[in-house]
Amino acid sequence: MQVPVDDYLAEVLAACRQDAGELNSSIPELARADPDQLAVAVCVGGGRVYAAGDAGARFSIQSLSKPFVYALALRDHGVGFVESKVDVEPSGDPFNEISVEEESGRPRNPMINIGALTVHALVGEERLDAAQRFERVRAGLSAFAGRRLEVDEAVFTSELDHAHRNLALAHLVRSREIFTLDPHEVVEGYSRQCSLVVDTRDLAVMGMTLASAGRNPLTGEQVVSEQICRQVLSVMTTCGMYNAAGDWMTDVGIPAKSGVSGGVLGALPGQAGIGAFSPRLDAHGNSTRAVAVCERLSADLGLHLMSPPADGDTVSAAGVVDADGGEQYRAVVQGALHFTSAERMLAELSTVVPGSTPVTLDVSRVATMNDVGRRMLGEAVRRLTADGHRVDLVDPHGLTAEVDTGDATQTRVLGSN
Ligand SMILES: NC(=O)CC[C@H](N)C(=O)O
Repeated sequence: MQVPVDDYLAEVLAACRQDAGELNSSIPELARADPDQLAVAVCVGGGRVYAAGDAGARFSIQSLSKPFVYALALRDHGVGFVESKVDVEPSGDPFNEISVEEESGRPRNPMINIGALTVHALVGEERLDAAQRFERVRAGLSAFAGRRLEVDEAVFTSELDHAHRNLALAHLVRSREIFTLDPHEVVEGYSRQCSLVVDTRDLAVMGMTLASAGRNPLTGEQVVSEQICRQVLSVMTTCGMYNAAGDWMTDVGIPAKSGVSGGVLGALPGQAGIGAFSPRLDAHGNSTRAVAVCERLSADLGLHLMSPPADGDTVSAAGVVDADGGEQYRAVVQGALHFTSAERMLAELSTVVPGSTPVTLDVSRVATMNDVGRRMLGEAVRRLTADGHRVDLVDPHGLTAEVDTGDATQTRVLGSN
């Protein structure tokens, strides 16, 4: 059987071929792009990537680099230090505005140019020269993509030749001593960063790395920590689409970032990385077609972050059964065990009448459990034991190895039955 996702993506593109918008004009080289290009890619767990349209078309990463370089600065210096230099508040301003906090001069957030220039300057130790800092950025972004990314020299030169506004922004930040590097070096390094070449599949993989708590789904490399991903995704959610961030969140509801070459990158925690590309831009500098593609994907596939997740019963087949010559209470627990699902398990187990009836909890159908799920399961075993029951855990996959059952010493862990 062929997985139908590629076909579905081709249908989405067919529905999003309207030709509104204009090519970017602030970087002349970008105006040479073929305006009709259109591509989409989705990367899911296991590193499977589905794509349609001009998925092989290459373009400069531009502002899509911002969340990843922010992640690298956080990795190098920690959240506290980086936040002392760049705030995390949405600016509501266009991407190239002078958006700073009055008092400290801190750029409002790392997703607009003034913040991104500052974040670039923060990567690595201060003593690095510009080339070393850029190589650190390149290596980091390449680790997110799972392949070595190269610079488009023509885009780089074009951007640098027209970087007057970014130079002004960098000087402004330097004047407040938020960083002490030479602003020219910073703009040059940042322009190189923006000129790294990607395709739509790369965007999907990079997004999925953020969505997978920092582990690249293709290479298995842990690029940054889960905590850093949470920080980056939060800032993308509130600031990633510039002054269209509110509309984006209500319509699409996926943490995302856009860039002036026409890319949009989305990262839906635990689920998918999304890349979309088409060069024509709307008034905010977001690709008209890539935005339409993301709106459609979100609506069709139920990807909005604020929609409640599909969740089945946690406990099936609970009740007293005859087994091994006597009565026992038996419950089959299934799915992912986290706070709300484990609470449903505990509510079910609270109906077990205290006494000596043995209790069997079959967790062989539990797919995953987080720390909270583990603690709640351990607590269930402890309380059932305190109520007088012997508790057997049926756990052929060893998922409960780290469950602390305290002094419930007569608990037995059994294989499948
Ligand atoms: N929004 C963008 O993609 C802007 C990136 C571009 N390199 C700039 O600095 O202006």
